[in-house]
Amino acid sequence: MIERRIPIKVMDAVNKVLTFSKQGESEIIPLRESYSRFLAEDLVADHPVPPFDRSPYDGFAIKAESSATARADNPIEYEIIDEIGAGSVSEYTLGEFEAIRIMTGAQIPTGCNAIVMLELTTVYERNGKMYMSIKRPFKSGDNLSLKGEDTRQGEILVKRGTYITPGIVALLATFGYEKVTVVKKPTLGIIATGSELLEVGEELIPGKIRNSNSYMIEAQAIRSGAKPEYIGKLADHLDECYEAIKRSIEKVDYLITTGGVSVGDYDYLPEIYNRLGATILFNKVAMRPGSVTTVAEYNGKLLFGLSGNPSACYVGFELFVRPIIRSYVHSSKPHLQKAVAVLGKDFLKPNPFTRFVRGHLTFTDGKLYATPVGLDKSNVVSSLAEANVFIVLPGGTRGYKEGDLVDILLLEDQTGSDTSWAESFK
Ligand SMILES: Nc1nc2c(c(=O)[nH]1)N[C@H]1C(S)=C(S)[C@@H](COP(=O)(O)OP(=O)(O)OC[C@H]3O[C@@H](n4cnc5c(N)ncnc54)[C@H](O)[C@@H]3O)O[C@H]1N2
Ligand code: MOO
Ligand SMILES: [Mg+2]
Repeated sequence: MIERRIPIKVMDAVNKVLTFSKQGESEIIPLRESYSRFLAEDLVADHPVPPFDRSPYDGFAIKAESSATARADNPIEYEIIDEIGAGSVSEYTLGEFEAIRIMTGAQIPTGCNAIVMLELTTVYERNGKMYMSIKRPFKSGDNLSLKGEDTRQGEILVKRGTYITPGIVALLATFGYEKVTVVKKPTLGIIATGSELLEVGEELIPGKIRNSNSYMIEAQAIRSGAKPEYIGKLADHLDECYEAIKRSIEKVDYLITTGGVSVGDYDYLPEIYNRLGATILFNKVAMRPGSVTTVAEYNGKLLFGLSGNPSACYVGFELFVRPIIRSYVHSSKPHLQKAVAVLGKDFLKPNPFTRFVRGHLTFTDGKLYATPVGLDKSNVVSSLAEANVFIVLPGGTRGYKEGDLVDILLLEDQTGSDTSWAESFK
């Protein structure tokens, strides 16, 4: 008899998976490799930035007080006593009516309290000495880039669990982090099941298709912050699949399979979970595509049984695998970022289940538009190429019209969100 599965709500399914969140250990890597990893320690400013008062312009360092009476008809003259570029420090102490020629980034000399831009000065020579004059007064503090104005010593600049952007790489370099403590990537084993599957390099023959899911999952794993390990593709053979899954789960942090989770004669995953004695968290979710997505727990590890249908597999990964990976790398924002967009095209199918329509996001006149792409069918692969958002259409609704406001989940966003988007789809 065919097993009857009870669908659970998407939010409940996401929450069930997240109850198994665990946090990975840290590792130390070279700064150059830190981009796109997650910080395992707070990034603290161990010195002020800039570390000394410096000139923000190419110009002259002066004592502002001496310029008080400078006017167009009363230029004030300064003797140029030294010249410094960035990286050099003047040994002189500025006196009244003395100036030091200084370049952007150079430490300001002792006695200086204002910088005059080169463009506002006239420079000349008299009796073998160099002078400059100015025709307007300056105040103490004019044009100074003060020590600590960028960051103060002891400040937490970036919290642990933050995704390392190019800007954070710059901060790490600023504070001398040749090595960076990041969270180890979780290993994600991937097995594709299906007797119809050919490898990518193989010629098509009747009844067979190329395995695309495992490659897609590898890329999704990388995007989410995990380290994919392709274990291989297996024919629909119960014992072989069982052995491979049992063996593989020991070697990875999470195991993903695609295919074989539905009710077909050769859909062996349900029987494999049973043989393993794994606890099924759910095996049917009130969503489309990906309703057959199954998640099971075995010896403290999660097995994600994603659908064989490419679109369903893709959705299953983003909704259930991505947040667990983000939690593992200590992200305080493990959830997909939700936004509201204008629907770019009619979507008239009524929705008994919450639907995750693959969409393409564009920005026109400052507004977000999300347009469904390709055929909205679970077994379609071509729509995935353009998809950069899911358009979330709640269950129990009629169709949607172009121009309606819809919720979207951003797939290319790396920051994430600290609140679960699923909370709004109770
Ligand atoms: N009687 C029923 N039939 C089906 C049901 C149902 O409730 N009752 N659910 C349908 C839904 S919804 C989905 S989704 C699929 C899920 O199927 P499986 O997860 O069991 O996956 P398979 O049967 O192995 O394959 C489905 C489909 O996907 C292709 N596939 C599989 N692996 C790959 C791969 N690595 N790369 C590319 N394509 C792959 C496979 O050839 C099949 O066409 O079940 C429905 N049926
Ligand atoms: O799980 Mo199936 O993908 O709902 O379409
Ligand atoms: Mg099947």
